[in-house]
Amino acid sequence: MATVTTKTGQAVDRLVLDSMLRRRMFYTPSFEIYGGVSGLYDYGPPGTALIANMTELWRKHFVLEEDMLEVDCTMLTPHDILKTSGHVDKFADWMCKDPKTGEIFRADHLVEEVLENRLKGDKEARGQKVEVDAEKEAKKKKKSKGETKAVKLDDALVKEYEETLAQIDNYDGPDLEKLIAKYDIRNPATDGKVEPPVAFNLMFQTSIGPTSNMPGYLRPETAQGQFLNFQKLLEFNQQGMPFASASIGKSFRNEISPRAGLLRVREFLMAEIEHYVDPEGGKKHPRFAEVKDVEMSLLDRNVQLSGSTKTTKMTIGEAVETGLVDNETLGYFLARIQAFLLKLGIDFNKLRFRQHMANEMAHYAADCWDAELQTSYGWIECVGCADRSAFDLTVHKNKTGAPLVVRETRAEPLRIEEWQVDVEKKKFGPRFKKDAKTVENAIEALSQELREKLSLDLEQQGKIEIDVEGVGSGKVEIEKDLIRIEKRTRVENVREYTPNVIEPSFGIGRIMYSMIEHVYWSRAGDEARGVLSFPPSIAPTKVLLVPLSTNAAFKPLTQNLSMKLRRLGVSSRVDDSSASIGKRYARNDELGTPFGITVDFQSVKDNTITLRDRDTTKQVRASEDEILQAVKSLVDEDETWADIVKRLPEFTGQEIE
Ligand SMILES: Nc1ncnc2c1ncn2[C@@H]1O[C@H](COP(=O)(O)OP(=O)(O)OP(=O)(O)O)[C@@H](O)[C@H]1O
Repeated sequence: MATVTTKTGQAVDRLVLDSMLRRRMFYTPSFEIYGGVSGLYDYGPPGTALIANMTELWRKHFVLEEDMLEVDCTMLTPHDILKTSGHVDKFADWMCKDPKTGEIFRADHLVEEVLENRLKGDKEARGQKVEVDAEKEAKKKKKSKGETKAVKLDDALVKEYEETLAQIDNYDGPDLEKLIAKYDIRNPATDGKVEPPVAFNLMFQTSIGPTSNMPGYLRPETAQGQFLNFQKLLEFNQQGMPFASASIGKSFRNEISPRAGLLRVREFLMAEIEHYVDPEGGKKHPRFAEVKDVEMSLLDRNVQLSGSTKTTKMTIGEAVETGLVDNETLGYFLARIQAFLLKLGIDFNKLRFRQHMANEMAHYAADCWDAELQTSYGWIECVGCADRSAFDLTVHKNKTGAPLVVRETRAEPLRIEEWQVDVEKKKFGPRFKKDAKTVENAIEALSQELREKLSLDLEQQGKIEIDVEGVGSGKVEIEKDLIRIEKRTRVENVREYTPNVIEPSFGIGRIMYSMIEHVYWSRAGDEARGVLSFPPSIAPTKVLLVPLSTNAAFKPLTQNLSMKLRRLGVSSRVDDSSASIGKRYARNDELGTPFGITVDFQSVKDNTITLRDRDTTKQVRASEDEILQAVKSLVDEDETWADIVKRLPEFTGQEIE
């Protein structure tokens, strides 16, 4: 069985937690009565409230704290934008098919699953304790013979498998094909051979408008909308640099075979930041000093390449100083990401930052780290943080000619010797017609090196040939009378540059599920008494109001309390069912409600009420005003429960418990 290691160190079958979450309607498969669709889930009331509280905290922690410019861009995206960004050609995973059963696998996940199973089998054969994933085993059994076999492997092979697994994200399609052949990887359910991996683009295609003239996609990330608004945002920010834009919204990915619950879905909420920084001057961050002493667990790429997954604990200051983390801005955001995750209740010991390996990283990225959380599914990437260099703004600028750049007045004018190109506009239009602008843009983008070479061609051959994507065969000839290329001196008073982008990218649903595993435990070790210890600020409901019994005398009191809490902006729910107090509290432990207010006969007499803390089950008793004030400060996290018990009298009366 796959086990969740709870907050208290107990191993609980994941199915127990899963069924609790579904029973309490944190989430539910979409379209379930029609049989459901894998990778699509709906959130119920507590799940929705949790997501809303997480995004509110995210806004406070990042947008508000750093004066970010939040935008809300469309999810429907025309083809051209995603072609330019590289998604149409490259946003793909490798899949392979079992030709006999028609089953489709994500190639890296298949290799991972088979090798992990063989390593488990080896451990079993060596008499070592192994953890078995109950769901996977059950599915496999239903289908056929593919259980983990207790087969002892050669020591050298064990090492090879471990090394392969440590860098599984580093392999592309041809690498995976080689691994599948080398290790004879087969369909785990049938033992059938699989076909070589082919690339599968993860974007959902659609067409915009009734004519199908404009192909488009549902966006796979929120980033592109932010980049396309760069110029306007810079203006909005009065040309001030550095600055960041931010966005929270749905993204869509047609995942090949989503089998890990909320962790891999086809429609999910992303929260992304694009922080624009001057590439000159080492990408310093003005607030780096505030975070430099923050300790983090880092898994660097060289360690992974050596086949290990051992993390190193060091401060982010040290990591940047030694060059392990490329620059201060990237380091600053890694530390801020960690602070955000800890505020959510993530367990520091189940959090690591893993550096991308060279092949895993997009070719343009300077450095990239993922915040990974340990769950019953293994270590899961929940936040990506990449230094995307100037790639995105540059490609969109080159494609459209829009000045996605920063212009700064220089303190000292700069004299630059350079190759300049002039085009004969009057002749250019008639010669290239509708393509004239595209050809001009391509000329504009020519490097100095190429300009120098082309000036020679022009002199010697009377014409030049340049690459222009999307025009004719992709090569365009330009004759001498249309163009002039000369070396000249230019005095530059204004510095123009394309900012680099540091991008922290959060999958809210993934973080939510992992966080649930981290805050989950069961009272007195009894699996039937699950508790979710959400921090008060993100708990779906903050206060449970429980009248001692269904006696009518309590109703006005609970109604009044409900109204007062609403006025304080604190969410509450009344449970006046006839279930025992203990049962009602147990229900709310499962919902993660941090506080409970009980109204009893004494309340009717003297207007005092009790306040119960979910985690300790301890209670205090005081006047209504004092309790409401305590609740407010607990929910705002100005005070902790330990502070409250110091100043309000403890209540141990029997009628309540
Ligand atoms: N299918 C998905 N379901 C839920 N969240 C996702 C999914 N894909 C990505 N995310 C979230 O979006 C964040 C940023 O996306 P990114 O493109 O870096 O992920 P990725 O590297 O493609 O993820 P993976 O390798 O797991 O497919 C991830 O850290 C994750 O939290």
